[in-house]
Amino acid sequence: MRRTQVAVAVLTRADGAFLLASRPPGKPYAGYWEFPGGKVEPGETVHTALVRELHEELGIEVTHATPWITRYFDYPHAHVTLSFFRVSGWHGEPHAKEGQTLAWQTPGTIGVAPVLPANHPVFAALALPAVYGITQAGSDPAGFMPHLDNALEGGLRLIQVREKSMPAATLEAFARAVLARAQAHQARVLVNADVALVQRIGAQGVQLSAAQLGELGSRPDLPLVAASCHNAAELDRAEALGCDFALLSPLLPTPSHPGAPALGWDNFAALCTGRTLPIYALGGLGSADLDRARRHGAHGVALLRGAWL
Ligand SMILES: Nc1nc2c([nH]c(=O)n2[C@H]2C[C@H](O)[C@@H](COP(=O)(O)OP(=O)(O)OP(=O)(O)O)O2)c(=O)[nH]1
Ligand SMILES: [Mg+2]
Repeated sequence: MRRTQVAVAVLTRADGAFLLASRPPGKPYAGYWEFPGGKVEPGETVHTALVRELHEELGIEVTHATPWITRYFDYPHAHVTLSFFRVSGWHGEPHAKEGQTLAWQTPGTIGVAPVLPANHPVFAALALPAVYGITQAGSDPAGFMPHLDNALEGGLRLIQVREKSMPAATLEAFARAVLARAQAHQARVLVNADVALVQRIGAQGVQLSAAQLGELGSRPDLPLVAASCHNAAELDRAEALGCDFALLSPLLPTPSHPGAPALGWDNFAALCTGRTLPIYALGGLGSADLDRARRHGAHGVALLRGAWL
């Protein structure tokens, strides 16, 4: 089947707002809202097409674009492969050069309708923050709380409770305490591996282990389901199960998993290419590595020690 390759831009301002445009009259789905972009022409790379389309449609010169997710969608008029980029640097003020209407949107609250049907999951992905903090309370849950409060004050909005050595009763009390503090900041909490615990305490989601990915027949019925992956087969499984995002690790050698072979940047980038899932890079990273991770196809970075400084 012939697929139409499309370069799509999530043009994002420093305040987090991103740009949508309404499709001009005369095109399929005229009046529907979309991200700026368009079809890749013969001889172009997807990135070259992106730069050209944003010049033609918005009159801007792209200076910083990083590859993000890919979506595959079958319309009556075309089977499209949508390669999304995040564009965070450009020269010029975006203006409608092709009769479109432009509207800046805040992640989490889309104020225009209707949007192109292929794009619905994209808005949920955009509402996932850049940093995912994984708890490191160890044997001192009370001592961890000030670090959690600091991180929430500093803007952390996505947390995984992962405490492999905590006794069950302590873990449940700890997870409830993390959730209460997180909710005061509109932050979302996932719990490692334990779907029943997530449901008992009313957390937002579960972080499935790679082993669980292989065992589960269907997606657990929770708002957020994430997967811990280490290779292409596990990412395939996470996509097939309908997960919302994945962790891919270990990117670099890390003290928490001594001796585990690290993927390295090139393998990491290759594994991210063409994925529908947003992927957080995990292993040996700090928050300063966010841009580098994004240049290699990551949605964001997952941090253990680095989230709680
Ligand atoms: N630009 C864009 N296209 C999208 C999005 N979502 C989505 O399903 N598509 C589909 C709609 C179209 O079938 C295809 C893009 O084709 P297009 O008609 O906009 O292409 P173009 O800008 O090169 O326009 P043209 O020169 O062919 O008139 O991708 C999106 O968010 N942005
Ligand atoms: Mg277009």
